[in-house]
Amino acid sequence: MENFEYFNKTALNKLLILRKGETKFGEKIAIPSQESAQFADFLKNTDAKFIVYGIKEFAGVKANFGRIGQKHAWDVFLPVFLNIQHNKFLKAHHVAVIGCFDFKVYEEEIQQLNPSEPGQLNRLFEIVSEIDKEVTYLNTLIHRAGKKAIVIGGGHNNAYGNIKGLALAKGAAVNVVNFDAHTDFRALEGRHSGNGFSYAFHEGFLNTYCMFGAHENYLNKFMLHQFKEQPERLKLYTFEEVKVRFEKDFQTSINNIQRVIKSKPYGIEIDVDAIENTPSSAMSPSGFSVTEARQFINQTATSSNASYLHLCEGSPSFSTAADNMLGKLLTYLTTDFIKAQLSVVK
Ligand SMILES: N=CN[C@@H](CCC(=O)O)C(=O)O
Repeated sequence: MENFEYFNKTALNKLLILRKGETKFGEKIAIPSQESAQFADFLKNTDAKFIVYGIKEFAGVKANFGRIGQKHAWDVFLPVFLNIQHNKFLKAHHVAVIGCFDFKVYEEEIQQLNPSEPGQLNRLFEIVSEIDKEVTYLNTLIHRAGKKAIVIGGGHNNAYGNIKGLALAKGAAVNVVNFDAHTDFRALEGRHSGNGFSYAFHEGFLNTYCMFGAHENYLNKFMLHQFKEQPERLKLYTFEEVKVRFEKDFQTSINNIQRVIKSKPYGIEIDVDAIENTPSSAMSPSGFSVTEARQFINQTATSSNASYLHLCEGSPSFSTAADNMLGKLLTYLTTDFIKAQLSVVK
């Protein structure tokens, strides 16, 4: 965890905006008291069930020929999240904010690397694999401690570390539902943001993968072949089937997915590019509404086997709106997950 920055009281106080007569979420959350040495103890001892952390990196998107931003989702999420109300609908003592990975050590190098040059692309793949190791390790710690992870940001390459970390902690392959405009089930050609799920699947960490909302315009032959060949373990609901042609009902599809995934520990992956006009590398004018995304999380998170939420690919750099619009979106999705979970886990 050499690239992890632990959250602390000083950083918290800088972000909290206090109001007389109100209690802000940040006033009641748990934070690690010390640096890394005591971190495993913190996880073991904290009463908080939900461990929130960020990932600041653009390597995976760049290695996938995507547009990279300058600003990270974590930095716009945190000030909003800490300043929501602590109230009867959600009590902050359920939550610990532990900090974020900041892979700035690679930042300059990533800026220089050209993915169109094979040697330089390989270096990007290597950097993504290094990031994978650290993300996997932290997720393993969180799940071994019996906690739920809420992971904000980074490219969708980090799904791999989320899945592997959960699978290693549980000692078995896990399930995933991915709410996304893209399957991220590209070929095993070196690690990047477009193949986190295919790597996890082929390496045996991912048992059943439910893909919800993929845009048909972006499904390549390799992906379609994989989904066709293994229909028991790879399930595809396209955006057009559900929202354009009404061949599949939104609610029934979610129920069917929930039935399939909940037999094992599972993760909920949300790529914000599936939400219409949301600032992200592959943002799109077509997609689900914010409310549909919230409903999706609310419904897929109502099982004790729901083990993590990952909100990825968001970057305020691609927005003309105020930064805190993305921060608010990520905060709503996070609190929806926690509330749904609290209805089924204690
Ligand atoms: N995580 C995103 N993956 C998409 C990116 C698409 C794009 O950049 O346009 C994919 O590989 O298809």
